Amino acid sequence: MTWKNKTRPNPLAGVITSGDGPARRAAELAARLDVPLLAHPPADSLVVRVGANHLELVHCQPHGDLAVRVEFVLGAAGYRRQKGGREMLLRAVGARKGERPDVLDGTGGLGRDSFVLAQAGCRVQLFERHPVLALLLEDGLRRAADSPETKAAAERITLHGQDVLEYLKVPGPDLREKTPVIYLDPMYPGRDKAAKAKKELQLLQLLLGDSQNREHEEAILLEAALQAAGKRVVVKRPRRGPFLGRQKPSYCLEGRSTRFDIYLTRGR
Ligand SMILES: C[S@@+](CC[C@H](N)C(=O)[O-])C[C@H]1O[C@@H](n2cnc3c(N)ncnc32)[C@H](O)[C@@H]1O
Repeated sequence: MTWKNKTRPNPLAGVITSGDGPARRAAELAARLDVPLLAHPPADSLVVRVGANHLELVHCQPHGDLAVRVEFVLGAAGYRRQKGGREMLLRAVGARKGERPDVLDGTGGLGRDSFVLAQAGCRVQLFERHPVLALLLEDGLRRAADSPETKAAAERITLHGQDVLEYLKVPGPDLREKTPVIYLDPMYPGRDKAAKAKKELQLLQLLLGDSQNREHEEAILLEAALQAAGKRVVVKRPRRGPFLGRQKPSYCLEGRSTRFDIYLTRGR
């Protein structure tokens, strides 16, 4: 799980502990991510912070750190769980009364959408190619598996710290059967208006950067998903955003700020 992008320097300065975080674990993670273990973060740097019970990605700034972690138990995730939320996502993947399709989430990020699906009863194959985000997801899933309210959902998710294209491009006669529904939510700059979400997005953008070939890469990802999905591909977009790869979907579901584009693939 090391930095593979040869065209862009690794934006991660290193790993630190929060004071009460276990030093041995920090050293292990620094080795795994191939970055230094730091006593103090340099000014204006991006680091992974190891706490007593969780990992965070932190942008260390003079006027206060900005931190993000994968959280399925507390805060907004807990609220969403109690309120049942995100029905539109469930409808988009084809969930109906008594029917919960298996979903391959090809763009894991902070795992929020995957967790909503798993909480509703779907089994989810979760792919995230960035080593830091894969690590944060692993950490969030471990904590969710330790909590009685979220244990069952966490156990429905299988995390793959790899590029989903590597998986989708290996031809196999049963791939379509194994992956009836593929869900994609590629990064779309400036899509979320809420202040906290905006800050988190900024942090992720610092980590992930913006590819010169974004549109081309997205088109390849959609095409691979269309070839592999047995029933449908679902793409999350900003409400007024362009179609991924300029491909018109079979139909759309529109919310206030988000749109789900659904491509039916059976019989393609
Ligand atoms: C906008 S985020 C997804 C947010 C996610 N839906 C959530 O609920 O937190 C997009 C993520 O997809 C990942 N990604 C993009 N292309 C990928 C690929 N080919 N394979 C695996 N992960 C990919 C990026 O690293 C990024 O973390």
